[in-house]
Amino acid sequence: MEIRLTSNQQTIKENKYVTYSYSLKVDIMKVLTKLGRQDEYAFWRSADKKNTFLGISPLLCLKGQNMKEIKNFQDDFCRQYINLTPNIISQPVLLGGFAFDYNGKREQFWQELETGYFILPQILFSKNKEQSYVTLITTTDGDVEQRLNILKNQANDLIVVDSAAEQQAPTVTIEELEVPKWIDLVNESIGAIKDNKMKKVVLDRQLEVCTKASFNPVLILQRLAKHQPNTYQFLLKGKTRAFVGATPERLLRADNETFKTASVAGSISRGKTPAEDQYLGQVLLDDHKNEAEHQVVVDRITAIMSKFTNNLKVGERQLLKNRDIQHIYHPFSGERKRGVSMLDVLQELHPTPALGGEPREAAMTWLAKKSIRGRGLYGGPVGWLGLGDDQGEFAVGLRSGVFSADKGLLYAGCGIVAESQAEKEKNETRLKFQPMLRGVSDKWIIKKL
Ligand SMILES: C=C(O[C@H]1C=CC=C(C(=O)O)[C@@H]1O)C(=O)O
Repeated sequence: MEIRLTSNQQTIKENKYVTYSYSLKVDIMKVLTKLGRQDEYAFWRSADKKNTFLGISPLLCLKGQNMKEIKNFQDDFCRQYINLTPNIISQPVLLGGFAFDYNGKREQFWQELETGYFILPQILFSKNKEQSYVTLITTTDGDVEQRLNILKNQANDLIVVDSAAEQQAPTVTIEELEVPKWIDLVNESIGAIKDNKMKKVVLDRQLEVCTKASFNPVLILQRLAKHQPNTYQFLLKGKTRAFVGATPERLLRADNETFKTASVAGSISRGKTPAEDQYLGQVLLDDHKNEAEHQVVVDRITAIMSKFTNNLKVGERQLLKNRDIQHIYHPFSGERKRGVSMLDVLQELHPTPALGGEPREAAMTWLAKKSIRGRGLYGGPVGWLGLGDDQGEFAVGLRSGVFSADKGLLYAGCGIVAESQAEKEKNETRLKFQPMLRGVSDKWIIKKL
């Protein structure tokens, strides 16, 4: 059925953007497989599967923008749009990720994604637990009705399911980069912590994956979704680079009444049997070094969330388990104080000491100066931001990597505290590469480990 607008033309033209949404049965993962190699788009799904988004055909790509700039965009959009749907059923959103540190070390390989990447999609597929929707977003100049109908047809073409042949993952060469240098940095950081320059710093390292065939980011995402079902899954696809990951860590969820966050820090592998798994979980919970590493995160999050919420509830200390790793974890939830925006809170929360360190400034300065490579979007907030209501959710962009057609850089980090030992931290980061490695392929040629 064609879209027929009933609103007065004058009212439409008083705004800058229009949105139009309708419900539609759609398998968002299948739509992804129809998108081209050059296309720019963004996919994001929450760990509880309550929200899935796929935004395509960007009306705008916002690159290199910090939280203040994205907040300004959100405010401007909110003031200048009109919803033409008879009943509002789904709001427009921005999808994307912030850079880990806008003043941090640079890493060229990230290209167009390096300093933050958000899209305002013209076609937004969204799904909550029950239903899926399409939201069309366009500008108010020219023939709005015609443009909305073109977008609707484009969306309809994409939802037609055809039985594409199952894709094979390519054979991949892997190499851990600059390990001796990184070990030196761990030792130097332990020294700085013992000298009271800081309490904790999270160091990251990289593993390079290369293929003679080509990487398909959608296939990587599908494999991650299969192997890491209880994680936030995301794919930000620029023209030449794709940022893909499956992270266990919520940074901030905002609905109209509540803010929710989590502390996730302290890690150990999963056991091969239920008994071994339980044993390892207990070892983690009882371990002094991991406890110290985690408590720093809890203290900071408690201090920040107390400022922005009433009745802050800190859930019980528990284990968060995924296929390869288990972590110490606390959920946090509080009532939103009036007048506090989602990005106000995000600005203070990021990076928590699970990704930056403590004190924040000292750790960030250390990382900017000493890191072997820049992080790009790794460790930054990745998610969606409502442009109608100030709602949204951001996860921490870890267990992730950035890919060109034939090369990928996977990232893994670990919290360094006074009791850390470099060799153990190397092994912990090796474990944290595992989820992405499973996503990339199962056919490996190991160059250097
Ligand atoms: C920095 C990473 O993990 C963080 C999240 C959970 C546990 C962590 C840890 O035990 O060190 C890290 O703080 C990563 O996976 O790249």
